[in-house]
Amino acid sequence: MLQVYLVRHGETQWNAERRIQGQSDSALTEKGERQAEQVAERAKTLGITHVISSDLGRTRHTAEIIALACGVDVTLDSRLRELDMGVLERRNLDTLNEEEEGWRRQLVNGTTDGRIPDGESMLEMSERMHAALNACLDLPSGSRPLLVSHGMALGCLVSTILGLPAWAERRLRLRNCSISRVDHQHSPWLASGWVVETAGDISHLDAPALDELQR
Ligand SMILES: O=C(O)[C@H](O)COP(=O)(O)O
Repeated sequence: MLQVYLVRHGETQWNAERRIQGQSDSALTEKGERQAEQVAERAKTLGITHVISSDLGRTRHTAEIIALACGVDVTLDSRLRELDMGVLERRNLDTLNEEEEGWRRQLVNGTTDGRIPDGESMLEMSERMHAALNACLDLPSGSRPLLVSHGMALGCLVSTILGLPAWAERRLRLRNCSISRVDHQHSPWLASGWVVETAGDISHLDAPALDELQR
């Protein structure tokens, strides 16, 4: 059975400032680097054979720390990027007007093609995240990959594996450097295909990892 570990990157400057990142980028904070080192220590115990990361800076930096600890290289995959948040990228969450908040609500209220202007829909993100996850099935037998991605992207992936709609991801808090695990199984009794073994484990972190929506 293929086990795939999912890690959200360490805290960034804009996470701490409550600024929307999307496919824009900001550096890891000192706390974020410490989180990456702690998740790397846990990853060393998991038998990781591949580290595959979103190509954005915050995920690459986190992935490099994990890969070094596990003695493997980093492979980049842009399909693992965060949701493209269009015209709201770089904006502070607390400065959005009612219309702009309405655009964000569209993402999570079931509007099928809801998107922020110039941005991506949750369905489009879900399709690319599942494509990146399914690519792990082509790795050599016995592989145990670890994917480094983003809060909404991983929340959408885990939610849809559970059979929830892509926009349900706001009901699942995947904090900075949390570890989730999904397994691919063939079972006549249980659900065949991907199943969620763990979601949002932060027991390896020595300080509370705050979700940027909870300050
Ligand atoms: O700011 C964003 O785009 C998301 O809310 C969180 O994205 P991140 O997981 O890349 O920090």
